[in-house]
Formats: sequence, structure tokens, C-alpha cells
Amino acid sequence: MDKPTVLVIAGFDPSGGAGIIADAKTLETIGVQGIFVQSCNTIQSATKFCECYWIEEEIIWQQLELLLKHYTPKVVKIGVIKNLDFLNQILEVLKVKLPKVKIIWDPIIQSSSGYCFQTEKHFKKIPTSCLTKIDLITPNFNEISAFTLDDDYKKTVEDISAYCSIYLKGGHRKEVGVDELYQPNKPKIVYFPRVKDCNEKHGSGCVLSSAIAAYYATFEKWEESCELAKTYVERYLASTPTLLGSHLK
Ligand SMILES: Cc1ncc(COP(=O)(O)O)c(N)n1
Repeated sequence: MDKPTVLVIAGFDPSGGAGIIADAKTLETIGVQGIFVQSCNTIQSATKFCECYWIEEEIIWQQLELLLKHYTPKVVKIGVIKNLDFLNQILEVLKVKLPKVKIIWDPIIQSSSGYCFQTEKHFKKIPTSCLTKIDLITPNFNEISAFTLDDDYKKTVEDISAYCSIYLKGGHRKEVGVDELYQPNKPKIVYFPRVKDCNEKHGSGCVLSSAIAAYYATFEKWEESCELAKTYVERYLASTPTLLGSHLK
């Protein structure tokens, strides 16, 4: 049987720890076929970020058009994206061309090395028009706080999860490694860490969201896919302290 396909729209990190290279390794390891559209090119290493060059929108449209003629992805994972307006345009096209597709958005605002992909005005409130087209967003605590106008992130989680699911990484900042899944009209699920002694590596958020995409494309169940993806990331982070960590462990 053909492997399920996941489409990734994300940035290029030449160090390979984050962005589409990390996504490609993850999809390959979990055993799904990946197709890729690059949203930006960057000059960065694991610890230093120098520049981000956005890919011309026309190139992105051309790549998407050809890919969607030849492949039917079950899941789309979107990573770094220029702004919410462009995100909405992409979501509209995906929903027309792939009515059954599931869409996961990792709302990356800042790299762990400190580079800001988004200015505050671009990312203050996610428009409802975007939320109704997305199935799952995977913010960390800083990202959910950036979408929060009055310091009450729980209210933001409640507002967003009326439309789409949220996988909140890190949950409360005090309980490192405890993640929470909020789904519309369902009780919250808490995922506790399973693997001890994880090392910090940049790009772990990219690996998590592409692992959820890969598992969902395989099993079509959100709760199980999130749990498997969390364990996948923890094993990857525990494998070595460097980016050479194995995606196969
Ligand atoms: C192209 C690209 N995409 C995503 C990230 C975020 O990863 P991190 O927060 O670990 O720096 C990044 N640094 N570069």
C-alpha cells in the first residue's frame, strides 16, 4: 500500500535542526512520504540567527500548484510563515483543493536563538477565518501568551479551542515537559514526560508538529498521534546532546 503523504510548508534552516530538514527526517523515520514547500531561507546555526529571507509568494504558489496536481496529502503541517494574511491565503487554497485535508500550524514567532520571525502587530490575534480552517495549533507558552491580550492565557486557550484544537507545549512554565491537548467540546488531556534526561535541541517544536502530522496521517486519531509524537520527540532529545541525535532511536 502507498505511504500516506504529508505536505510541509516551512522554513529552511541550514544547520538541519529545525524547519523543513528536521521535518523531512521526522516524516521519513515515522514512515510517511513528505512533500515540501519552502517559506523562507535563513542564515542560522543552532545558537546564532543572522537573517531570514522570505521566499517570493509567486514561487510558493507555483510549487503548491504543481505538488497538489500530483499528490493528495492527508495532512499539511505549516511552520514559519511570513504573516497571518499569507497564512489565510494558503489555508483558503488548501481547503478548496484538498477538502478533506487536516491542517496543523506551528505558530512560530521567535527562534530559540532569539530571532523574531514576526512583529507583534502581525501576531496579536489569530483571525477566526484562519482558526476555522486549521485542525490543530501547537504553540509553546510564549506563543500562546503572544496571542493573549489581557494576560489571561487560559481565556485565549478557551477562545481558540472553540474552533480548533491546541497542543500547548510545556503547559505551565513551572511543570516543564507537561503538555496539554485542548479539543473543541472535549475534556483537556495532559501528557506527562515519559523519557528522562532530555537534552535541549533547537527545532524540537518542528519535530513535534511534524511527528503529530506523520502519526495522524498514519492512524487518523488526534489523541494517540499527540501521545506518540511526544514520546518520539523525547527519545530524539534524549538520544545525544547535539543535533546529531538519532531520529531512529
Ligand atoms: C527555519 C526555522 N524554522 C523554525 C525554527 C524554530 O526552531 P527553534 O525555536 O528551535 O529555533 C527555526 N529556528 N528555523
